[in-house]
Amino acid sequence: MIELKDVTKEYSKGVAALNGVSVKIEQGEFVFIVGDSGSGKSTLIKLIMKELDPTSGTIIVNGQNLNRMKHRHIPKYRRGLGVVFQDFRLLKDRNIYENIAFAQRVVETPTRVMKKKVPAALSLVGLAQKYKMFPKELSGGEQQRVAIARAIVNEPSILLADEPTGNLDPTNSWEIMQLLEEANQRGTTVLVVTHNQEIVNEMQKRVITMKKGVIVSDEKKGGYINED
Ligand SMILES: Nc1ncnc2c1ncn2[C@@H]1O[C@H](COP(=O)(O)OP(=O)(O)OP(=O)(O)O)[C@@H](O)[C@H]1O
Repeated sequence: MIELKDVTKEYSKGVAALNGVSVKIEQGEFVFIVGDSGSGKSTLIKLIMKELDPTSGTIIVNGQNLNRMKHRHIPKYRRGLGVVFQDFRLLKDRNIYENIAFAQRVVETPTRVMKKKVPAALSLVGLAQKYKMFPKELSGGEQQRVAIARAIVNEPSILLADEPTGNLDPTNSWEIMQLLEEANQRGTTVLVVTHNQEIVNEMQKRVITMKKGVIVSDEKKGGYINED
């Protein structure tokens, strides 16, 4: 479960990127976070990753109060999260297998386990055959699928995706959303920040809309609220 209680984040004094946000996301939910540019969506994701600390308020993830987490426990905490970004963030000088194995080596997974888990993750995203290729030899959609394989290989309880389809065409965007939905069906909590109105409207998931650092709507089966 992810819970924010009255969370404020100021990057500079007096200017709140998030302003008193309270929200609860249960294990196994699929949630879209939408809102204008600058409304605080990425800040919210970074706070959950503990890449940022709130100026005030409390964040609890899977029973852990992030404010109280010791510095040395942060890497282990982050390994329990799968993260996907708009720009894929693959290692350019490593092949696809290595890109995913890297996430495993960090957690000191034995090679024999890795040899099963990496191809399994690649199969889930439909890229089992391309494990020897390098990122630049893949299309954008394929690169994002590798990023998803990397995010799910450790079977995280939470998957955070910040604009995962921002660089993709509609067909690839739908494929990525389907993979996120499949991860959700396996029990992972999925949070997706997106500007893609069509996808949000079609999928009928919980939709949290942000504006100027506050949550202005939270719909159980919502659509994209366009206020412009
Ligand atoms: N590192 C930073 N230093 C100072 N201000 C920042 C920083 N990062 C974000 N902000 C400010 O905080 C506010 C919220 O930014 P955030 O990136 O969370 O918005 P967003 O909703 O994700 O926007 P977008 O849809 O454009 O990605 C903005 O006003 C932004 O300028």
